[in-house]
Amino acid sequence: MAAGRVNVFRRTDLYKPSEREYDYYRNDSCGVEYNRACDRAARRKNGYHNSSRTRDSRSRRDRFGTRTEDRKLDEFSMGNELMAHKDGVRMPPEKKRKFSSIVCNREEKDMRISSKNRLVPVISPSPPRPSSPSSDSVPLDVDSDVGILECDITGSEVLGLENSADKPVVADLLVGCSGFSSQADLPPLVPSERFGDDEYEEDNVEEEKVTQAPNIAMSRWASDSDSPSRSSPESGEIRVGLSGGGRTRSSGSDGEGSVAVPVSEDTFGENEFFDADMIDIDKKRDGHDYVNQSDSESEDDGGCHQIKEPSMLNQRSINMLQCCRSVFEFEKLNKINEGTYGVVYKAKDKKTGEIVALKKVKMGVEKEGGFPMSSLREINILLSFNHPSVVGVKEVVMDDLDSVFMVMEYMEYDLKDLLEVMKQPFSISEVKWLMLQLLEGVKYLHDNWVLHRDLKTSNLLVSKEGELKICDFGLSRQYGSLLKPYTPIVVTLWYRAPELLLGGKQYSTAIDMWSVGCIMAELVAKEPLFKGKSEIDQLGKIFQVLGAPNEKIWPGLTKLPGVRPNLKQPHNLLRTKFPARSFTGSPVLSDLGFDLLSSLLAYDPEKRITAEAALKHDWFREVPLPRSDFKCNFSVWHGQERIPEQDPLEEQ
Ligand SMILES: Nc1ncnc2c1ncn2[C@@H]1O[C@H](COP(=O)(O)OP(=O)(O)OP(=O)(O)O)[C@@H](O)[C@H]1O
Repeated sequence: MAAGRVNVFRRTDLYKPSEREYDYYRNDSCGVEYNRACDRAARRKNGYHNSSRTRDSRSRRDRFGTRTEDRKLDEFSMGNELMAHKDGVRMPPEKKRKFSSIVCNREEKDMRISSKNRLVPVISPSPPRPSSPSSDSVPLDVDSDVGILECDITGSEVLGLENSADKPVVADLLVGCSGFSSQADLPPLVPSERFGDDEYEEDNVEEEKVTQAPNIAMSRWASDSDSPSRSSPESGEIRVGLSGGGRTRSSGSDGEGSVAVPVSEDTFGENEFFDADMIDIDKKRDGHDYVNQSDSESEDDGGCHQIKEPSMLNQRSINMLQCCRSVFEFEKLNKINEGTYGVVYKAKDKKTGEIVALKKVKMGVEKEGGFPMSSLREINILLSFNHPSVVGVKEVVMDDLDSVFMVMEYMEYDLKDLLEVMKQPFSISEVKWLMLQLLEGVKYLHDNWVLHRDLKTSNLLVSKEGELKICDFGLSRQYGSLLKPYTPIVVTLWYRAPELLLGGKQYSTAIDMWSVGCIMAELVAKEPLFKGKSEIDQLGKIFQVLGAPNEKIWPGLTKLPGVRPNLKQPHNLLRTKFPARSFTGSPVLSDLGFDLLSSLLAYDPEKRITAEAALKHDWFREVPLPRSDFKCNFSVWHGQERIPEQDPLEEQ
C-alpha cells in the first residue's frame, strides 16, 4: 500500500456496526485547555462514558459452564442517556457474544489487503460505532496478603505498603492429565537432552514419533467417579480452541485443532480463568465493564449474581500429550530473551524451515512441580485468539522431560528494544500506524473479554515489516465478574493505572487503556512517560505531570483505599511535555494527538477512552496520516544494513 493511504483493519466480524453517534465525554478537568475543534471532533466520534448500567438479558450456565439459557447479554449499556434516545441518539442494539469461541471471520467485502497482507478496511468518515462493550473487572486471584496502598496525595507524599505479587494458582497440567500418576509414568517423548538448555545439541534430535499417550477418556480423571466433571471441558479440562481459519496453526497437531489440558478442578478456584461459578457481568458502563458486587437487580436470581457465560474459548480439543510434537523437531538458533515466566528462543522448524519463536515455560515457578497458571492462561488465550495484532501461537511442544514450549510466530523486535536502539524517535505517522495496530489488538482483546493487564513496550513485538503484535498474556484474564475483589497488583509499574496504584480492586479494561496512553507517550517521546521507582513514586510522577486528581474529576476517588482526603491540585503539565510546536526538539503533538493522549490518560477510568473510540479518533485522519508501509528496518536508523543475526533481541 502506498504511503499515505490510511488503512486500518477494522473488524466487523463479531459485532454489528452501530449507526449511531455518541456524545463524547472525557476527562478534561486536569486543567488542560482543549482546542475547540478538537473537542467538537472528539464529542462527535468518541465513545460515551457513563456509569449507568442496564440489564437486558444474560446468559446462564450451570456450574460447569454449560449453557442453560440462551439469553443475550447486552454489552452496550452505554447509559441511561443513550438508552433514552437523548438528542436523537438511541441506544445501540449491539449484542455481544461472551466467552464464546473467538473467530476472526472478517467481512472481506469491507477489507482490503494491506502491504502487510492484512485485511484492512479503509478508514472512512463513517459514523462511529458505539464503544466496545469491552471490559470490566477481572476475576483475579486475590491474595489475602494484598496490601493496601495508602497515599496522602499532596504532591508525592504517598505512603504505601508492600503488596504481594499476584500468585496464580498452580495447575497440575501434565502429571495425571492422561492417566499418569507421576512424571515417571509419562511416556518418553524424546530420549535426549532437554531442549532449551545450553547443552542442547542437534545431534540428539531423534525422529522418533511421540508415543501415543492415553487420551482423556482413559485418564484417571475420566475414571474418577467422584469427579464426573473431569472429562468435561467445562469442568476440569482446559480446552483450547483453534477456531478455524486465519493464521497458521498447529502444524504438528493431529488435525483436530485444539489442545485439551486436563487440570484439577481444584486448580481453578473462584478467581480462575475457567471458573465455573461466575456471576453475571451485566454492568456495561461507558464501554468498560465493571463488576458490580452488590447487584440486586437480577430478574431471576433473587439478587444473586448470575452465572455468566463461561470463559471457554474452545471448539475442538485434542489431548496435549497425545498430540504435542517434540521440541526436537525444531532447531534452536539462539536465545532471544528471558522473561519472568519463560525463556524465548529463536528456532527453525526442521520440517518446514519456518523460523519461529519458542517460549519455554518455566515450571514450578509458583509451586513446586506445578505448571504455572500464568502459562496455562497464556497458552489458552493465545491458541484461541486470531488477530493480526496478537502474536500467533502455532502449537505447543514438549521435550523429553516435562518442559513445555509455545511455538509462536517469530517477530524480529520488541518495541522496548527498538526504542532503546533507535537514534531518532518514530515519526508521528509511524506512531500512528503502531498505535492503530495496538488499538486494534486491544480492542480485539476487550471485545473478547480479555484484559491483558501487562501492556508495555516489551510486550509489543514488531516485525521488520512494521507489524505490531501484542504478546505475553501471562497476566491476562478473561474477565467475568466475581464476588471477590481483585488484586490491584497487575501491570508493570510504569504502565500501571492510577486506580490500581491507589489500591482499587474493581477495575476494567480502562487499566489497559491507561497503559496504551503510556505507550503512546513513549512512542512519541522515545522514553517512558512515568518512570516511578516504587508505587508511591509512580503515583507522585503521575501527579506531577497530570495534576493530583480530586473527587470532582474522578468521582469515587476518595473511596479508593490508598487515598486520603487532603488532596492538592497542582497544574496539569502534560501539554508542556508534548507541545504543539517545539524549537527545542521536545516531542510534539498536535491538538488532536494531545486530545487522544489526554483521553487515554484520563484519571477517571469511566471517562478514559475505550479502544474502539480511540480507533475512531480524528488524530488518525489528520496529516501526517498513519504510515502503514513503514518497515522496521535497522538501516533506517543506523544507516547500515541490518543483519538478521544481530537483531536487538538476540543474545550476544
Ligand atoms: N514471538 C516472539 N518473537 C520474538 N521475540 C519474542 C516473542 N515472544 C517474546 N519475545 C521476546 O521475549 C521477551 C519475553 O517474552 P514474554 O514477555 O512473552 O515472556 P515473559 O516471561 O512473560 O516476560 P515478562 O517478564 O514480561 O512477564 C519479549 O519481551 C520479547 O523480547
